Amino acid sequence: METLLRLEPYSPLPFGHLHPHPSARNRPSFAVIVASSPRNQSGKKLRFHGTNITIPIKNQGTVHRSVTVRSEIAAAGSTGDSACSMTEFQLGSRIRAICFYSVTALVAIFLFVGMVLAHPFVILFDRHCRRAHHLIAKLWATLTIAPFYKLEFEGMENLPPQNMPAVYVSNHQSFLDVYTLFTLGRCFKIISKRSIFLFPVIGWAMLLMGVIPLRRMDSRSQLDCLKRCMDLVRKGASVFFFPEGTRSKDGKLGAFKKGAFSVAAKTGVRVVPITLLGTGKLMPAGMEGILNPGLVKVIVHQPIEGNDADMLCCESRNVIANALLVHGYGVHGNA
Ligand SMILES: CCCCCCCCCCCCCCCC(=O)OC[C@@H](O)COP(=O)(O)O
Repeated sequence: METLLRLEPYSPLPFGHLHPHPSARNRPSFAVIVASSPRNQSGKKLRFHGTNITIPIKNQGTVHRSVTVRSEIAAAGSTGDSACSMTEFQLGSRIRAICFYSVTALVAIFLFVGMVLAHPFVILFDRHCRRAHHLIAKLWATLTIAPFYKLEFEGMENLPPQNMPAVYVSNHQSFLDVYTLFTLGRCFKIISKRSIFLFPVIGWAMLLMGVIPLRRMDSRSQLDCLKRCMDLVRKGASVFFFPEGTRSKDGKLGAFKKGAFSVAAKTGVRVVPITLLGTGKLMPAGMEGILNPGLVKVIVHQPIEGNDADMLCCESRNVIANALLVHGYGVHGNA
């Protein structure tokens, strides 16, 4: 016998609560639970099958049942009132993601030709900042984003002029963050994990742009990366860090690593904190196969100056955390 139950977000379960994915918060959404035939289950173990979660659940009497939470449905969110309309919503998000990747690949292929042609001049005349390449990256990001989501900016007056070196930092929720940041048109060198360099065309473009590779678990690579950043900043270029080091898995702001701030403290340049709102709802971390519709907001905060890396780290995180809290997002630890 199969039973369909409907649970609102945070509905109580025998062992806790059903938490919707961060992308589903603030939206009318629910998870469909299919209670399958009675089974002999013991313990309260959760088993994940792709996007489904199998939960052993104890019935009123002595019978145990196994329930399957279609977590991706809750994750995508829906305004519909039936399982059918939610599936349509999901299908729309998947199709949107396929179109997004097609557009970004197509645009990248065309623009990459321009990047290759410009490269000898960039190396000769603008080796450190590589403005022409960043202009191409801005075009790539703008053309990719335009058909899929709206961008709203706040605090653009806080952006330092193009020729003023700075350390830019922001929260990191989604693969879409990089696109969103490129639309700012600032020539910052992004610090990137090495595996992204393996993407065809994108990886090659990253090499031409001078994106700085980092093996996150390798302390020698971390040291090399910081030295390279300081060198670049002293030569007039800017650098960009995601100080959380990884995308937030639960949508909440994580702890900040200090690297970015020691670069700023040692070189005496300013830190520009940026808050990105909404990218994690559109394409949550680990769900790169979907692209929900919506709005992304970018807040550029006032630059922070100082020669104490701890203070710069703490202040930058506070500023970003406060902006996230004001807009209804979560933050780990204290803001
Ligand atoms: C030819 C058209 C122009 C093409 C320009 C391509 C430039 C692409 C630059 C991509 C830079 C990516 C930087 C990502 C920074 C980074 O490495 O952050 C980590 C996360 O993300 C993923 O970490 P995780 O959540 O742990 O998987």
